[in-house]
Amino acid sequence: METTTKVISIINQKGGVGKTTTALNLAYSLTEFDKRVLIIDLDSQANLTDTVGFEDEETKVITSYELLTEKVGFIEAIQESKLVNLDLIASKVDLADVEIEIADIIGRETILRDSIGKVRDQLEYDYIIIDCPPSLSLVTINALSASDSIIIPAEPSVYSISGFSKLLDIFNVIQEKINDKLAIEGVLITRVDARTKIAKSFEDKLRELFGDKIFETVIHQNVRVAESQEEQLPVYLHDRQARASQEYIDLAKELLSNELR
Ligand SMILES: Nc1ncnc2c1ncn2[C@@H]1O[C@H](COP(=O)(O)OP(=O)(O)OP(=O)(O)O)[C@@H](O)[C@H]1O
Ligand SMILES: [Mg+2]
Repeated sequence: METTTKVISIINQKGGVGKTTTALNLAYSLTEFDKRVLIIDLDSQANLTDTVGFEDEETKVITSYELLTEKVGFIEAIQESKLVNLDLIASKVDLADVEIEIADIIGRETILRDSIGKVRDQLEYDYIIIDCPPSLSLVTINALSASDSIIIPAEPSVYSISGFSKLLDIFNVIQEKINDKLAIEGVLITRVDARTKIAKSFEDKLRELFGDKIFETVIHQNVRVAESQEEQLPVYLHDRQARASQEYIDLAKELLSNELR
């Protein structure tokens, strides 16, 4: 039977807001609900690849760089991760050169979408989660063009609001010109300090921009997250009692229940 695969990009051009942490831990949490998940690492920093990929450099030879420069097809770029029900399209530093290499190609905005489209009926994933780089580059545009929806991790500070209008501008252009089914899954408030209340001005502004497209689940700043990254594991496998572990499970639950609405 053919699986319907939902593609979700984790996007915010602001650095360090928890994109990679969310991509990994949401993907992992979905596997706890028996979902099969593919992660695509589209960041040349390759943090995610380092966490779930294999140490062996050999397995990193085919990455999202080869995929976006059309040297390989989608299936060829997939490798197993060290976790069950979780596969990976890895990244490496070469990805930084993609922008220049594909700049003059016709259809450069939809290379990823086209490569998925060719094999969509062969894919047995419930979800494809894309970890975007901290920029609104051609690579990010490829992610948006290929996605059904986006999750926007955001830190609860008024400074984080300033980038949203640019992000929404790009979102609207892609939706209008390339991918009319693109939707906002939700804004995810991350790295919340347990000792301070989220500022009302921040919440008001978020509601103004995103209405009810804000996840009820928030992710708190939690030292177990940093520890789990040191150990190269999802936080749940490092300490399942940790607050962030439960919160990422809640996020997966919320995502799954949104789909039933
Ligand atoms: N809930 C959390 N609790 C504690 N630390 C966190 C949490 N979420 C993220 N971090 C830490 O914050 C840093 C940035 O997180 P992450 O790499 O996920 O952000 P990013 O948005 O992917 O960054 P970049 O834009 O550079 O790709 C990392 O060191 C990560 O360990
Ligand atoms: Mg990242």
